[in-house]
Amino acid sequence: MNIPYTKMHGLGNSYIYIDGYQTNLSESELPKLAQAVSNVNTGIGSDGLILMLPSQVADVRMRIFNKDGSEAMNCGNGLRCVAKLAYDLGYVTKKQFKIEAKSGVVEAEVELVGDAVNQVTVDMGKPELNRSKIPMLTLSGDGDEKVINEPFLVGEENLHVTAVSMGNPHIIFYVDDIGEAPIHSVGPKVTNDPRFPEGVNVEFVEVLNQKEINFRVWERGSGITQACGTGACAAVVSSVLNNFVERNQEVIVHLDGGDLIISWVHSGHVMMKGPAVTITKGEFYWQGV
Ligand SMILES: N[C@@H](CCC[C@H](N)C(=O)O)C(=O)O
Repeated sequence: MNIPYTKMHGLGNSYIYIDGYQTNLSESELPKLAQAVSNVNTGIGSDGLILMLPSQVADVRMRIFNKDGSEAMNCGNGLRCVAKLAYDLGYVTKKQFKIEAKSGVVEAEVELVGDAVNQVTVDMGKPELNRSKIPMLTLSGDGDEKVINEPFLVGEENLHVTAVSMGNPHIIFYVDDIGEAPIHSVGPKVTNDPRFPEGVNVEFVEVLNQKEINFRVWERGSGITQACGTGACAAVVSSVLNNFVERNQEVIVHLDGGDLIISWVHSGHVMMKGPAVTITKGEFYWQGV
């Protein structure tokens, strides 16, 4: 069967988007389809698969599958791209509307250049900081305190981490120079560490000043990506908790693929603003599972 798709990216974090208003896929084939389309040699090449679907509780719904076929609860770059796709295709006609993700409903606002969406701001909701909600285990089991700059052993190395959930789990390591961040060694080791029963997205942050940070990520289920929207939000929350940046101000997060503007505002919500870009449209030949 030929499946129509749109390839889109948010700062180089690319997914194959399938319009679930038009195309019906069975639940059991989604993980394998995500692996197939993501493969750069035998598929299209992407960080995973995103379905845009009708919603019972919001204006549109997003489901995200990582490159390895695992389903995630949330995706910041995906939310901005789904907002663009839904608006550009006319499934929503308001500039402010709601998107349902597995982690909950968020509010998006699109900005146009001509007729097409260019920038999207998403109210990402409140971060979850308690250990049991990340979820992250202690050596002795469970706990419900916040994890801020906590000693964390990786192999022989004593590092420190801060943990934040933006609907999906993130841990942040601070480094002096982002170019020297041990992403290739620490990323794959920590993402499946038993202290994280659901795995974790692993982020490295270099604080440049009170309004700017550098950021790199090893994503759970996808590996190194050019950008991670939920990760950038988690990094700003973590940087406020560690007194590196101020609450309620815009922080520029420099990712490998470009910049996001993030603020953790007084209401407790995290606001994310950045681009959403269509790369190409086509049809993917899918033999099924
Ligand atoms: N790239 C995404 C996050 C995708 C999901 C993540 N790998 C997970 O498993 O939680 C983003 O932009 O937030």
